[in-house]
Amino acid sequence: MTSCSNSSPLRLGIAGLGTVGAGTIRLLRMNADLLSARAGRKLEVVAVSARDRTRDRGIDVSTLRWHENPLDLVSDPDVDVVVELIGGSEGPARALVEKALSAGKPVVTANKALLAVHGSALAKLSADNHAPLLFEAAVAGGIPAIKTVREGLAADKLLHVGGILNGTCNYILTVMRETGKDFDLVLKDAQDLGYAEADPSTDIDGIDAAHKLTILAGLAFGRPVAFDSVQVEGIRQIGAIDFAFARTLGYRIKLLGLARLTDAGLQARVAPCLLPHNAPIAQVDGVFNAVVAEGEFVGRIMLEGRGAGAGPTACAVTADLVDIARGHTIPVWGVQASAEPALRACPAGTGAGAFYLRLMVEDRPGVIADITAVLRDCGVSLRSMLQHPAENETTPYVPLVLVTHQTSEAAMQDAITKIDALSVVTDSPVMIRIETA
Ligand SMILES: NC(=O)c1ccc[n+]([C@@H]2O[C@H](COP(=O)([O-])OP(=O)(O)OC[C@H]3O[C@@H](n4cnc5c(N)ncnc54)[C@H](O)[C@@H]3O)[C@@H](O)[C@H]2O)c1
Ligand SMILES: N[C@@H](CCO)C(=O)O
Ligand code: NA
Repeated sequence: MTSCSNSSPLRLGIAGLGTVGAGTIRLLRMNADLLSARAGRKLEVVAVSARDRTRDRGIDVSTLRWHENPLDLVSDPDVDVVVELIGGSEGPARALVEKALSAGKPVVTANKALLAVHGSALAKLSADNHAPLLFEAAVAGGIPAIKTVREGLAADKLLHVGGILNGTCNYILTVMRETGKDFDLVLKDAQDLGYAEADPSTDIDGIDAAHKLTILAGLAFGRPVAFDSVQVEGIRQIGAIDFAFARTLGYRIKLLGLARLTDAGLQARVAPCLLPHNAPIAQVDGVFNAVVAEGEFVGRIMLEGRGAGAGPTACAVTADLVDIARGHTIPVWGVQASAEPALRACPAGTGAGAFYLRLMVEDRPGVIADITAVLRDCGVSLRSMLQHPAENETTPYVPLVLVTHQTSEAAMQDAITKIDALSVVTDSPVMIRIETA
């Protein structure tokens, strides 16, 4: 390793001193020597901004210049690079990134919501002002997902990209499978352990994973993807009973984000999926994330690691800073900015697949005939059917699971609407896609 102690330091202004901001300052301090050697110059935090100056973050920030308003980091002449670690697609985070790029200052951010919703406009600002915008921490935290897709796979035409992109959901689904507990109980445990937020909807309704998928798809296909066109389903509807059936059928349940470029256009969806229990991605458990991609030449790849937490996320933020210090930066989507509008994913109902459908039905003669008549009329072919016996004679309803052959999504949606309307079916049907991984 060579050290370039004569080069001037790269001076950083950090906005947001929460989990990621404080973690980044700690990492920059603990690894200062190796970072100088790798980057060829010192990485030096000179200024910070956060909401509460007095809060104990376990790091000393008293020697750093404090800006009450994060936007002042841009006009601070001692700040070479703005590091945005506030979060949120609007408000101060967006204003700060826009102001910094407009002023020609490089930006590093961990903000997936901002990139997913405004990535197209920010990429243009970055290109117009020759101001690099780096965001490795925004997708799958410490897993080098962005670098892998945008640089490592730059030679190949990618067919699909995605993975397990939300650690909170993966934790909840893993504990449900291992303990047989229901969703609400496991969510409460996850909140008590600090994995899930007090308002966990961004995670458990699939929105956080959809932000990350939107970014990954943009990198994989070289063009921004419209976030509002991505189909999103969360995990609230999955019950303990689905894990019992999945086990019997040889599957595991994972929340997957997958984007595929097909002849019909871009398919991009976050949804719970059944995966063969021995598939590599089905083995990724707990808070871990996995990023998968498939290219024409490279075949399939999978990376597994920690998608959140101070250490892994700080690692990704700091790797971007090393790239800036080295002068190694590339356009946001890996291609020179073009005037093409964002790519929109195909609407729901345009794809095909095999499906698991779990119903709660009355336990009496003719019920199966009613349901299979709907499937026949909708042109949906069954591969298998499972019914668990009622727990006792006083239980009027029993769970029934139908597994289909490959069928069009539109036919499946039609069948579900009609099955839901049958008087013998109680509760809304739960449909889970079957992926081969
Ligand atoms: N926590 C993780 O593991 C993780 C992983 C990957 C990406 N991210 C992303 O990193 C970013 C930061 O996440 P976090 O978990 O550190 O959040 P956090 O809530 O712990 O910290 C946010 C920080 O921003 C500051 N802040 C809020 N409003 C501000 C304002 N108006 N002016 C200045 N400072 C303000 C707060 O004071 C706090 O210091 C988010 O975009 C998040 O999505 C987080
Ligand atoms: N809330 C996210 C971590 C930040 O990306 C998750 O549970 O994976
Ligand atoms: Na990453």
